[in-house]
Amino acid sequence: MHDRILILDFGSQVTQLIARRVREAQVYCEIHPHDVSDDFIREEMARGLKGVILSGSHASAYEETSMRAPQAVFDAGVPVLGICYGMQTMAMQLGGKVTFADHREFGYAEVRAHGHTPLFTGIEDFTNNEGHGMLKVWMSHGDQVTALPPGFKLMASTPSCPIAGMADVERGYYAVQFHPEVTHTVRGQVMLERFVHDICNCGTDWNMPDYVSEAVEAIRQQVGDDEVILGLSGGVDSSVAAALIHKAIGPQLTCVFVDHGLLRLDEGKQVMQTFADNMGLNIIHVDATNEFMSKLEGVSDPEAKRKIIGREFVEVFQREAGKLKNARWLAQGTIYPDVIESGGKKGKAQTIKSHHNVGGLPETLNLKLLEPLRELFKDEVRKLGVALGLPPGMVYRHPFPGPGLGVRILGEVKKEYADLLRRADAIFIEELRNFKDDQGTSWYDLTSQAFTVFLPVKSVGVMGDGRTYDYVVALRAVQTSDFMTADWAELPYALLKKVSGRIINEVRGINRVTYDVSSKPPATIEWE
Ligand SMILES: Nc1ncnc2c1ncn2[C@@H]1O[C@H](COP(=O)(O)OP(=O)(O)OP(=O)(O)O)[C@@H](O)[C@H]1O
Ligand SMILES: O=c1[nH]c(=O)c2[nH+]cn([C@@H]3O[C@H](COP(=O)(O)O)[C@@H](O)[C@H]3O)c2[nH]1
Ligand SMILES: NC(=O)CC[C@H](N)C(=O)O
Ligand SMILES: [Mg+2]
Repeated sequence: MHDRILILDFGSQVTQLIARRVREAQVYCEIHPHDVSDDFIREEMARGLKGVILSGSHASAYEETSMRAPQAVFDAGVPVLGICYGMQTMAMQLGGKVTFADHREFGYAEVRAHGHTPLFTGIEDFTNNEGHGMLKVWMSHGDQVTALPPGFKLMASTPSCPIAGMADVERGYYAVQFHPEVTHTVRGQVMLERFVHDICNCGTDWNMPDYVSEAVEAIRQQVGDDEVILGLSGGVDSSVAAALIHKAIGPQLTCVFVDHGLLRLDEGKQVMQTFADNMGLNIIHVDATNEFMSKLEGVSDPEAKRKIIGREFVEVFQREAGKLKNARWLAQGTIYPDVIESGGKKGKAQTIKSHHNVGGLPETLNLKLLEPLRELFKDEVRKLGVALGLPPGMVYRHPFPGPGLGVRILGEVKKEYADLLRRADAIFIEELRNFKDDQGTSWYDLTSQAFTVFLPVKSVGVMGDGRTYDYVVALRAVQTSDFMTADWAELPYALLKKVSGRIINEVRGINRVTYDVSSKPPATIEWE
């Protein structure tokens, strides 16, 4: 039996990151909706529950109808950590006060610690100078705790948020207004480790090789003698899913690679070569360009485009499944950000965009879904890929979204736009690979994802003494470890200059190149 942490989800966009960090600390955890019953909490106790974490939320805790943690959580005798909304509901439930704040805080904040607390042990840059250091954290709130519940002591503050952390060490209740789970909170991982290891006393018994053998066993159990169709894009997720499922059921797996006319330059050829040659998988290559492009004609709303693409994908998968004897399952490389950003099933998160493989799936799917990576983050998927022995070039590729250029051409998708974009994008990626930093690492490897976006607007230019009136593209390059939050990459000017010069000179029809300097949040990585 694993020691376990329970995460109660109030619908934050980053709840799964808490799970990811806890698992990184080698502790098993599960996420459940905030409204599980008191009985459920008692059953969890019997299964080895060691602590509970309450997530953030878009809701406001001072409203009467607000979501609450089950009372059993506070009666269970295990430590509880509240994060953001989790802190606010903890305050409300235990007799403190919450109101909306005069100064909302979104982004970086500097937090000051008050006194020593087990949650901050070992965070030298925070607790040096007798517990009065400053720490960079990431905040995202408009409400705040204004009165501590009885028994609680002040643990941290910022100039505009006097109660940014509180604790009742005796009862094991801890709460922070900032988000230790996002990488932008310096030392956030250490705080979560202090919580699960020191405060909850969890051992370290959860790791990737265990995950592989448990996942392989689970897939065998689930699938039995059936056949499985897997949507293979050549991207990281579906490649790792293919390797994992292949390990579990071998020849019962058939992969389908769909060309929807919105792939990058030469992508189709490359994928077929890599997979059929190197991995020994059964692969079917389907050219569905005409189907996809004709269904997208005249459609410019991003969500509508995503849903059409999702539906067309499934139609192709179902058609191919029909050609096999015994195909009952559709496998996809769906990972957690796809799920949570589409309005996660377990929580009550808001829909940001329907990822084609989740929110875009039709209700009439006549295959059962097999998604072994559904609970994992990208960096965990990469670790899994390495554990499965996949080549580094495959494991460390930049992700490419399933709807492809369909969400990188703003508004209506046209073949003319896709052809221009493909050429501009190939130049950008080529130069990212060519340009190196002082250590010799390419800018492709220094960024997490980079691509070009097509803007269907025209601007005036002058070339060869003549007037041009042509399209605009935007370059996008971000750095992130989990794709839930991201910074725009500070690419060298020389690189931007080279790319811009080449695109405008080589791609007739584009006369202006811009660089996107928005981070996520408040922007997203893709433009649609
Ligand atoms: N062209 C395609 N052909 C077949 N299946 C696809 C295609 N594009 C996407 N899919 C399916 O949709 C899933 C989600 O796509 P997504 O882009 O998130 O993952 P990926 O392509 O496997 O990895 P990466 O995120 O690294 O690009 C894929 O795992 C795959 O199952
Ligand atoms: O397979 C996919 N199907 C989709 O519909 C989709 N939409 C976004 N993405 C990828 O997800 C990551 C986060 O993107 P956003 O910040 O734009 O939401 C980035 O890596 C995006 O490229 C998708 N991947
Ligand atoms: N991220 C959060 O949990 C925010 C909680 C609450 N909605 C606030 O604005 O303060
Ligand atoms: Mg992809």
